[in-house]
Amino acid sequence: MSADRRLGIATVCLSGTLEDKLAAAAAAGFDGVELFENDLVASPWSPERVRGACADLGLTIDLYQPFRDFEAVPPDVLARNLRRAELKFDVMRRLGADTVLVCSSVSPDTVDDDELAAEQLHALAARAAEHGIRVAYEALAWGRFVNTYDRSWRIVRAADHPALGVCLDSFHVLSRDVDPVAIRTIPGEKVFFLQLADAPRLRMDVLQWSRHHRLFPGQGAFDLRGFVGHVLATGYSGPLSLEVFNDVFRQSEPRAAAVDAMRSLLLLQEAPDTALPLAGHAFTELDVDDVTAPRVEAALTGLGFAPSGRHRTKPVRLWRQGEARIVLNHRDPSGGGRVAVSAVAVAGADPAGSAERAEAFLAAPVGSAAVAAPDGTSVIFCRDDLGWLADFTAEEVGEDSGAGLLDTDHVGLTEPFDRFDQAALFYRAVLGLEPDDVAEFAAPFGLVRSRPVVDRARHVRIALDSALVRRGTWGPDVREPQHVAFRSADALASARRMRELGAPLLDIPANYYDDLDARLALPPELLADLRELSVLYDRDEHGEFLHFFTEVLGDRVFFEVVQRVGGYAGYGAVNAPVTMAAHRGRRLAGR
Ligand SMILES: O=C(O)c1ccc(O)c(O)c1
Ligand SMILES: [Mg+2]
Repeated sequence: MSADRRLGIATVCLSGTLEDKLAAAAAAGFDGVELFENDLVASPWSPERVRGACADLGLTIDLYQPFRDFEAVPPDVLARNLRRAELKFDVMRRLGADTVLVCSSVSPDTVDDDELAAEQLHALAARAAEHGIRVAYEALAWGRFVNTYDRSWRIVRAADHPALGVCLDSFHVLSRDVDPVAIRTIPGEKVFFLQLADAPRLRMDVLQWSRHHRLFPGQGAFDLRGFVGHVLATGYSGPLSLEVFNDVFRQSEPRAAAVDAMRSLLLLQEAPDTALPLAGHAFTELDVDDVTAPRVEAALTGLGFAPSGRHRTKPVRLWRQGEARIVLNHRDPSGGGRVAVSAVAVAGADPAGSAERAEAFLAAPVGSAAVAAPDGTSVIFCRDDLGWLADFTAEEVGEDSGAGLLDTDHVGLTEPFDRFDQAALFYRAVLGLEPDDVAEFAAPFGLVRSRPVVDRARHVRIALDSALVRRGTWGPDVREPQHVAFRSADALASARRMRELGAPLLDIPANYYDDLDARLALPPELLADLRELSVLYDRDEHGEFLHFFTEVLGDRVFFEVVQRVGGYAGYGAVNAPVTMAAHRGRRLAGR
């Protein structure tokens, strides 16, 4: 894809007044906007003033939209519709906009007659042409009769007017079971506009799906890359423009949302698999304070970690077991009982290159080779040769306590509910991680959605969780939990040893094991061991998963130990409600 292609965004994607939306679009580097009519109607600015503001911001108005319910109607309705169109053409002249979007009709006045639709759209295009305006006809997926792109194209072809073309919207095409490959048969000069939106796969009414659940490309389940490939193969040379109706984005701070939007288009234009390979988790950094540090250190000791170095310039200590590393940062000694994951450090062959890529994807730099994730966590890029250890003075490490941890399996982060989709896109763009399937489960304090992101080699995994709706505040004493999961080759042996070492492990209720027995009929000895050691279990078609947890340290962080047997690729989401309930009232360092 060409890097100099114009990028646009529909004002409907962003929150605020028209003024807020235009400022946010410009600040994020967009070249143009689709002006959504409602935004203009509600604006105190005249069309001339909007035109001037856009020009000042370096934005063009690439599309005026939408014009609805025009075609295939009786003569008296047509006359009214043409009058309506003339008045809009005048507004467009004042705006300096030269393309109008006409959605396929949903009106009860419309009849099922493509010939009539073509004839009336021809008439509309002829009027538009007199004003130097082009008409882009878009098949809404819920259009009364015209609801597929191929049908809209047949009508446009039959209408045969140079000022009439199609608007292709990825949502309307990909939400329907019509093969998008025939887009390639449309001549590029007849594709007047391209609107892009992703969406999760949902089984629901398509209008509701479109109006509430669209996402920026890369956040959902659609093959946007393939879709854009088809459209560009026609020779289409107009902008890539986002049109995302989304309940959350509608109320999100528009400047941050516009940056996410831009990131999605940058990622879409990038060739696949260009992220630099990652070797694994280098370390995870936790912020601790005077209250929590002793408790976290005691927990790490119980898990078999040993202190192995102090940072030469910062109040930071490194704890290690095998290739599993935790860095405790005492930056705020009087934190008030706080523990939080402050940084996820990944190892790779070219940290500077990774940081450069992250910044190209609009991630805010933090220091030299680190960027800030949307939730404020730092992502640090380290060399995989452990050269960064030179920043630490070595501490005498005692004998290995035999708890069996190998390395870090994943880091679990809970995102604020209105930042969840952005977080997945961030890690996708910045680290080249790919989202796994979404899991949803009913946790004690609300529905939780879980979407891990992982690199192709499965060296770096980040498990993103979020409440499905704004998190309730009545009960939970574990807020927005975060965890670090370490890998063991033998979870039962690790659990046994860690109990001897005094690790603050989480007890799992007997009911869980009764149910496990009923569901999976595990060998009795295995079930007895799991029960005795409070180890949870899951399996899928690839393998098995054994895992157990510490209690919560501070008000949100806990540790997990996992054993993956065979190719088990998940995170034991089925067990999450049980652990979440067990964590209730089980904090070690209360506030
Ligand atoms: O939901 C709608 O009405 C609507 C309007 C304009 C569009 O381009 C679209 O895709 C949907
Ligand atoms: Mg559209």
